[in-house]
Amino acid sequence: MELWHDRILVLDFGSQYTQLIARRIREAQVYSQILPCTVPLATILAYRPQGIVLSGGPSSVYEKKAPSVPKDLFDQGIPILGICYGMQLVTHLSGGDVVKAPHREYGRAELVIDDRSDLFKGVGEGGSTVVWMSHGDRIERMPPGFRSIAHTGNSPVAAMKRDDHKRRLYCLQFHPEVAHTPEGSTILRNFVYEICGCKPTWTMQSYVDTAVKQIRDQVGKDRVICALSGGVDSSVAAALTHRAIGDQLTCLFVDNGVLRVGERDQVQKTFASQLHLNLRILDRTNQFLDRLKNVIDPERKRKIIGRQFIAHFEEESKKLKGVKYLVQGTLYPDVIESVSFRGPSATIKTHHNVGGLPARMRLKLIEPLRELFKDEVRVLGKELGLPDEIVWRQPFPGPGLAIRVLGSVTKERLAILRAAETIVEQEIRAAGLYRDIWQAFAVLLPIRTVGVMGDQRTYENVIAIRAVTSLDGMTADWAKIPNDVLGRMSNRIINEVKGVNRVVYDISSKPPSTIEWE
Ligand SMILES: Nc1ncnc2c1ncn2[C@@H]1O[C@H](COP(=O)(O)OP(=O)(O)OP(=O)(O)O)[C@@H](O)[C@H]1O
Ligand SMILES: O=c1[nH]c(=O)c2[nH+]cn([C@@H]3O[C@H](COP(=O)(O)O)[C@@H](O)[C@H]3O)c2[nH]1
Ligand SMILES: NC(=O)CC[C@H](N)C(=O)O
Ligand SMILES: [Mg+2]
Repeated sequence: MELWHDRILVLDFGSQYTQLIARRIREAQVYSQILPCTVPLATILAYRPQGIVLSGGPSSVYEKKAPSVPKDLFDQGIPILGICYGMQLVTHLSGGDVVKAPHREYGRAELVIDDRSDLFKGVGEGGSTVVWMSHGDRIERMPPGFRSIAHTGNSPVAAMKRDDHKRRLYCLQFHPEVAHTPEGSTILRNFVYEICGCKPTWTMQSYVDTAVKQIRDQVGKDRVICALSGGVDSSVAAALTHRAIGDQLTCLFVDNGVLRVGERDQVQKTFASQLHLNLRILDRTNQFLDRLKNVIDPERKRKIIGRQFIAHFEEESKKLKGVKYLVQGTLYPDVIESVSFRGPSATIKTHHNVGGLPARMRLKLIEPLRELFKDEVRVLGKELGLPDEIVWRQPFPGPGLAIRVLGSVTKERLAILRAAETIVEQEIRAAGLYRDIWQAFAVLLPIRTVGVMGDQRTYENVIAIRAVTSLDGMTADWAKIPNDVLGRMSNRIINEVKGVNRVVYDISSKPPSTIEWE
C-alpha cells in the first residue's frame, strides 16, 4: 500500500488565496500543505517536498517588516513557484528591483506567452490567455540569471524563470489559483507534474487506506469514543474509524434539547441500523434547558452548552472501560487558522468546544480529517458509503437552536423556532437549492411587532430567515434566493406557525456580520 505521497508545500505570506492554491494542487491529486512563511528552513526540508509555492500577500518587499524566507531556500534543488508577492520576494532576494507601480493593476489582463517549454505547456495557444492580476508593486529589473517568459500590455515581466536546470525557480505576477484565470489549473499542473515530477496518487481511496492503517496502528486493542452529532465532519470521522477498528469504537450522541424536529431519531436510525455503528444516545434535554434558563448573553449560552457537553462525555466515558482515545472531526481549515503566520485571530464567538475535552479526560486525540477541506470530506464520506442525507447535510452548530432563539431559551420559544425552521428547510429543498446553499435556517427574534390577521390586531413574534453561500464558512454572502421561494416561506411560516406574524430576510454578508446571529 502506498503510504507516501508526493507533496507540495505552500508557504503563506498572508494572501486571501493561499487556501485556493492548496486546493488546486489537491485537485490535481497531489498532496499539498500550507505552512506559515516564518518556519525555519530545516522544518521545510523535513517535509521532503517535491516543490514549493510562495503565495501572494498584502505586504511590499521594500517595507521594513516585510515577511521573507531564508535565501538558501532557493538553492536546495527543490523547484519553486513564486506567485505575486512570492515573485516580488524572489526578485528582491536575488538581486533584482521591485518598485511601487504608478497604477495598481487589479482584475483581468491578457497574457501573451513567450516560452511554452514547461510552465506554460499547452497554455494560451490561441495567441493569449486571460489571467487575474491583483498587485500594486511591479518588477522593475529582473534578478541576474532570470528571463521573462510571458508579458501583458502593462507588465513586460508577467512571468519569469531562472535559467538553471538544477535550481529551478518560476515566478508569476498573476494568480493562477483563482477561477478568473481559466488556464490557471493547467499552469499549476505543469508545475507539479512537469517541473516537480509529482505523481497523481493522492485520491480519496488512498486517503482511506492510509488513514485506516494509521488508526489501527495507533489504537491497537484500546477502546475509542467519538462524539457524534450526525453532521458531516463527525459522521465521516466516525465511519472512517469504524472501518479501521470496528466495535472498539463507541459513538455518543447527546440530545441537548436544542435539536431540530426529528433530528435525534434520524441520527439513531441512520447510524445504528444503516451503518451498524455502536451508538449511545444520551437524552440530556432537561440538564441543558435547566442551565440555559433566563440566560440571554450569547457567550454565556455557548459556554454553558460547551461545559455541559463535556460533562456528559466525561460521565459516559467513565462508564465504558478502557477508553483511551477520542475521535474528533477537526478539518484542515481549523488547523490552518491556528498556524497562519498572522497568528490566531480574535475570539469572535466561543465555538462550543469539544477541544476542551481531552486535557481534562486525559484522552488522546484522533483527528483523521485534519488534512482535509470540507468538500474533500464530502467526497470521503461518499467513498465510505455514507448516505447522501449525511454527506450533503448543511452544517449545524453544536449549540443548536439555543443560539437561534435570541434571548431567553424556553420550550415554547424552541417550539416556534422548530416549526419555522422545518418550513425553511422544506422550501429550500423543494426549490432544489439545498446543496448550493451553505446554510439556510430560521432565527426567532426577541421582539414582537404588530400585525393584522382576519381583521384582528396581532402583536407577535418575528422570524428572520438566514441563508448564505460560502466555501468554508469563513466568509459568506447572503444567498440570492428567488423571490417566489422567499414568498412561500413567509406565507407558510405566518400561516402555519402559531405566534408569528412577520418574517424578514437577512441580507448581510460575513464579514462584517456572522452566519449565526449569536
Ligand atoms: N449533539 C451532539 N452530540 C454529540 N456530539 C456533538 C453534538 N453536537 C456536536 N457534537 C460534537 O461537536 C463537534 C463539532 O460540531 P460541528 O457542528 O462543528 O461538526 P459536525 O456536526 O460534525 O459537522 P457539521 O459542521 O457539518 O455540522 C462534532 O464533530 C461533534 O464531535
Ligand atoms: O459546531 C459548531 N459550534 C459552534 O459553537 C458554532 N458556532 C457557529 N458554528 C458554525 O460555524 C460557521 C460559522 O459561523 P459564524 O459565522 O456564526 O461564526 C457556521 O456554519 C455556523 O453554523 C458553530 N459550529
Ligand atoms: N497579491 C499580492 O501578492 C500583492 C503583492 C504586493 N503587495 C503588491 O501589491 O504588488
Ligand atoms: Mg454540527
